[in-house]
Amino acid sequence: MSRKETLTFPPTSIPPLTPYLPPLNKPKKPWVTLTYATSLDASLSLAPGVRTTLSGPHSKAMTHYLRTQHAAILVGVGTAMADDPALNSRLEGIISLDQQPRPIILDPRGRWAFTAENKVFQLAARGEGKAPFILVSREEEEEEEEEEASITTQQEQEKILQSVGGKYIPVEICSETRRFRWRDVLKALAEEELDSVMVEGGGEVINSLLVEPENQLVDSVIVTIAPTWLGQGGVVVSPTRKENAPQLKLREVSWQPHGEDVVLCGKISRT
Ligand SMILES: NC(=O)c1ccc[n+]([C@@H]2O[C@H](COP(=O)([O-])OP(=O)(O)OC[C@H]3O[C@@H](n4cnc5c(N)ncnc54)[C@H](O)[C@@H]3O)[C@@H](O)[C@H]2O)c1
Ligand SMILES: Nc1nc(=O)c(N)c(NC[C@H](O)[C@H](O)[C@H](O)COP(=O)(O)O)[nH]1
Repeated sequence: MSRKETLTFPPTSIPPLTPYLPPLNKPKKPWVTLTYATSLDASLSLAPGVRTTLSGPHSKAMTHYLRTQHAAILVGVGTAMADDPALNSRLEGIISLDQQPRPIILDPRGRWAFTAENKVFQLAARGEGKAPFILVSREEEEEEEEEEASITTQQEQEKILQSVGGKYIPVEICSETRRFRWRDVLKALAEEELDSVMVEGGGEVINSLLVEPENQLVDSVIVTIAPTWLGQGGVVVSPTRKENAPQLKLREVSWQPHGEDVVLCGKISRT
């Protein structure tokens, strides 16, 4: 990635997106925008762990505009490991770090073997993005203390994290699902004064957020649909449907063409 690469997003494309973005008067709960790029067969990538470009240049620029409109950008550790994402905005005209979102990575079991070479740390060190906050399981932290090798790795990683201004944030794990409850994730963000978050993926993150009742925490959905099929074996967006749960639908829907892609915006229907 060249340091000078920037993306241009035409100002005329901004007004149609505004109703789906965090309002100026922020609600108490952090605003949640769920946003991702999908193929025609609902895949996010060719296979787990495989970085797959779906967005064309126009919708990519839109994503980078969205990144400037949120206090935080959240991905799961599967995405962190597969994509080595930068999680900053490379939109043209960004002049200050304040315009960058805070990267949040869900890594309950501390699987991400990151080093200072990972993009997000390189960018944070150069002041081109904020340092990540990594949400880890409270319980797992205690278990790991028993293993000396993992203590060393964890300490080295904590040093890397802290050297750029990042940190680990312990969050309680739900004993039933072995995941964080999304309301606890949002509480942790609110405690960091992050009042809006765009959730970018991957599959497990999106599917766990779209199940009932977690999906009630989602304020808007912005999906880029790329004109391609990825075929079977991909990472698919298809949340588990709970018995008697209402059909999950969008309301206030708008379809916006961005180059060869179409961007679908909506809000989760509550009826
Ligand atoms: N097209 C897109 O917009 C897009 C976006 C992001 C990722 N991707 C792709 O998706 C793939 C990764 O998806 P994936 O499903 O394998 O991984 P993921 O990014 O969803 O990460 C999964 C991991 O995150 C953690 N996690 C997820 N939900 C959690 C929750 N509610 N509570 C606690 N921890 C949670 C768990 O450790 C889990 O194993 C990659 O191939 C990546 O390239 C595509
Ligand atoms: N909008 C979008 N279009 C895509 O085609 C694609 N593959 C992603 N994937 C989202 C995921 O969060 C990736 O990890 C980041 O897109 C990595 O990109 P950065 O290095 O952070 O710019 N997102």
